[in-house]
Amino acid sequence: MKIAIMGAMREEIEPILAALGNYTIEKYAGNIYYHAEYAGHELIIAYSKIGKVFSAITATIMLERYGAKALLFSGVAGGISKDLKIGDLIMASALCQHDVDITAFGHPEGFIPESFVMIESDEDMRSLASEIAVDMGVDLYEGIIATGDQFVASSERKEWIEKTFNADALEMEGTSVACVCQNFGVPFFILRAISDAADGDAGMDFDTFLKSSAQVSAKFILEMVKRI
Ligand SMILES: Nc1ncnc2c(CN3C[C@H](CCSCCOCCO)[C@@H](O)C3)c[nH]c12
Repeated sequence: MKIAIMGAMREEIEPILAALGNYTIEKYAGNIYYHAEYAGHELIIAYSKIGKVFSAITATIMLERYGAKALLFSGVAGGISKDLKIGDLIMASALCQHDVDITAFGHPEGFIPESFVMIESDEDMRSLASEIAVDMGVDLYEGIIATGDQFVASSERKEWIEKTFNADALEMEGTSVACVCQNFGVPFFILRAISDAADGDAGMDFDTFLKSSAQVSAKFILEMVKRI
């Protein structure tokens, strides 16, 4: 099967590319797409660049131009839930956009007409991931991931997101990727390893733990590819 593996930052896909060894590359529409074979699957790998706009473009290209039949996102996130510590894995059960606001018209935060606040992720991939987590002996959390075009580095903003969306983690691309996959009817799986707590120390923690947390997520995603 043709499987897309996406990250937002170069550091999020580098551990995947390192594990694959050889691949071909193609530049297209502002991204570099890496093509490889792995565990009997054809992989298409790319990092989008940061944020909802760039990640929506890359996800669309992966499905429309390269024909991916499943999309796995591997990356890092800011932790909200007190159960999540740096390096922990969380997979999205559902995702929302915390910076969408047309409440002036009476709509709830994160709501867009003819759409929904929450996008549910693929159940089959989540149950596969749960099995893999047991086999690997790693903790895998499941929860709501909130997406917005801002690096959250304030407890006040983080607490608002938690209160408003009951979110467990936050990042800047998951919901836009989920929306693309949902619109095209392609199953998707959003996995993040915690790099910071989206609080006043977030910038420093992010710089310190980006690489190690990206590695944790990438390792798990490659196990997913083997078992899909
Ligand atoms: N607290 C937080 N708030 C929001 N998102 C996250 C994420 C998840 N990814 C990491 C990256 C951070 C964008 S800033 C990049 C810094 O560039 C450094 C070099 O210029 C973006 O792709 C979202 C981890 N912690 C977060």
